[in-house]
Amino acid sequence: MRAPAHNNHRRFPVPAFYSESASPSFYALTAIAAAAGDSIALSRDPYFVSATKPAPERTVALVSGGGAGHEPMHAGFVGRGGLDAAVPGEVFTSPHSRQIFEASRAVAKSGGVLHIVKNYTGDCINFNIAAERLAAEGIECAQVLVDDDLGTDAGAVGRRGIAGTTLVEKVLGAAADSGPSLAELKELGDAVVAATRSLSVARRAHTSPGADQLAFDVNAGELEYGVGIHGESAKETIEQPTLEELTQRMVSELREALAEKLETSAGALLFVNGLGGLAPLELLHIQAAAHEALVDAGVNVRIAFSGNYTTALDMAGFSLTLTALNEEWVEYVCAPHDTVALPSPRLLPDDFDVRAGRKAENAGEGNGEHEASAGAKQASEWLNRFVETLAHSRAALDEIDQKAGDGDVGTNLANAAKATLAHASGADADLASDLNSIAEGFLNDTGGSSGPLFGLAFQEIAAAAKSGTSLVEGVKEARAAVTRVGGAEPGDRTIVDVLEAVASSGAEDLDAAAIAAGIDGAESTKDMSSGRGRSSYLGDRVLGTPDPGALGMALALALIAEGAGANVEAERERLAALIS
Ligand SMILES: Nc1ncnc2c1ncn2[C@@H]1O[C@H](COP(=O)(O)OP(=O)(O)OP(=O)(O)O)[C@@H](O)[C@H]1O
Repeated sequence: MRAPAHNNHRRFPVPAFYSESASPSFYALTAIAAAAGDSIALSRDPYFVSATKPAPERTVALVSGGGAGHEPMHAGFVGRGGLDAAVPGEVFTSPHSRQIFEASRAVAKSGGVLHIVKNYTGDCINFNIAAERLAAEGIECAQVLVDDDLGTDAGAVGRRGIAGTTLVEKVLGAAADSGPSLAELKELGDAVVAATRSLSVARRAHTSPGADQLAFDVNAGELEYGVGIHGESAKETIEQPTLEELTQRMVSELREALAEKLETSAGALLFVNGLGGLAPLELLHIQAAAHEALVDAGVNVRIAFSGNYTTALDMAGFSLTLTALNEEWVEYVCAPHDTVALPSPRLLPDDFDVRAGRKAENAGEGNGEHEASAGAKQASEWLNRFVETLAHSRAALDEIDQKAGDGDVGTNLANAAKATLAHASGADADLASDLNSIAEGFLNDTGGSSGPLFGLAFQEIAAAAKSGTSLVEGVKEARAAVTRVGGAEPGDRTIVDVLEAVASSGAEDLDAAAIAAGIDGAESTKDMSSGRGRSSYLGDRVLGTPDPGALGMALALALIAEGAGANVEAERERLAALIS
């Protein structure tokens, strides 16, 4: 029995942006028709979309359809180089046979109609009835049944049709444009299906239009393995492995299922399909990891792409589709098309190196954290303490920034501090050299706003340390430099409030009194609404929370004061209470 969810996703009301006065399925069809301009037409009774400018050589019409909730499939795949018509049902419900029949009859060509059907009982029934009605009218009709889902290999009703359908429709769409017969297209479609397998996982179920809870529970840290694109959960629940372990397992099962085909293939196609709830960045990571797993297993990956094509509403999951290619299919997969949403994959160059991204990380060619750890040099005790203290404050500053900004100030400062180690001048470096290293790390290796602005400030303080003038003079220069570049004035809820407080404190050196003034400056920002940075978009919501950048600057100045020999223990304690 499934364990009760402890992440309680289902208890929360589900926010949704569906119109309550329109069918989710048909309203979406209008939007797809609008996006296609005049290349597809929308029919209302019954509902379907059809291509208005099919290739003149096409002699067989391609018709597909199925329940809504999988957008952009199938309506987004209608147009030249794709389907002739798409017939949507309601959410996760097959279209009715009259829709399929009328759509097919409307687009039928001299060579007949080819139905592309995902293997689900309702879809099969309705497409089969429509085919009989077409035959009765003398319209020749054949069917390609897509059953690529390895997650249902052992079921009595056969494998389900999932993301592989996108690929089958892309290949048949390109092939049909040059005029092959119905029998030839069916043979091609069946061959692509036989050489294609997919496997899906999800870490969160979808929410249906109008529902107030997720469709099923997935405990935090677990994955549904072999999940479908409808409401049902998978047969297996697994502990979430690393991305590399997960893709290796999935790739190995897909390879095993296609072992014979792969042996004689012209390489493989990898397609990562988002189920609707993953970030594009996440899908790209999955694609890179699966591609690596395939290359590691000796598979010649000729085409690799990812995107949301066969979705399951907003399910947080993905499927991997593997196809054992032949040369003819490569051309079809990469052929141009005029549809709103079919993929446009490209052939990989022979020398493509899928590990290039990892190499950059390991060789220190990337940015931020990786670079610093790769190129770190020996540093003084004080510089190491500086880096560690900012690393230690990372989570607390991020949390404060979550309330009053974009949640990453702690991470940005910790990464910037770590980057200074690549510029360290050795274990015996004096404070002036260390401050210089810090300035370089923050200025040269850190993007965003806080990194360079902090760097600018440290550069001025380093110059003061080097010339032997008071560090408070350096802080005054820092305040001027930060305002010059960033435009913030005191009262804008930024690091300027700290620098100004120290600069105008009357302290002659960076001592306990100066640091206390700086902390006052940081604390005073809790009564300010923001004039600069990401928090400026939050209006009065930030009131009551101090500016995390200002707290970070107060902390950095306290560390510098310590490095210069001041006793600021009490001030550090006060800061620790504020940054907690
Ligand atoms: N114009 C500015 N002048 C002085 N300090 C600033 C300015 N803008 C932002 N800051 C300081 O930097 C901190 C972080 O700001 P913000 O969150 O905008 O940048 P970030 O997260 O470092 O980078 P990004 O610009 O990518 O978001 C703020 O808390 C504030 O103290």
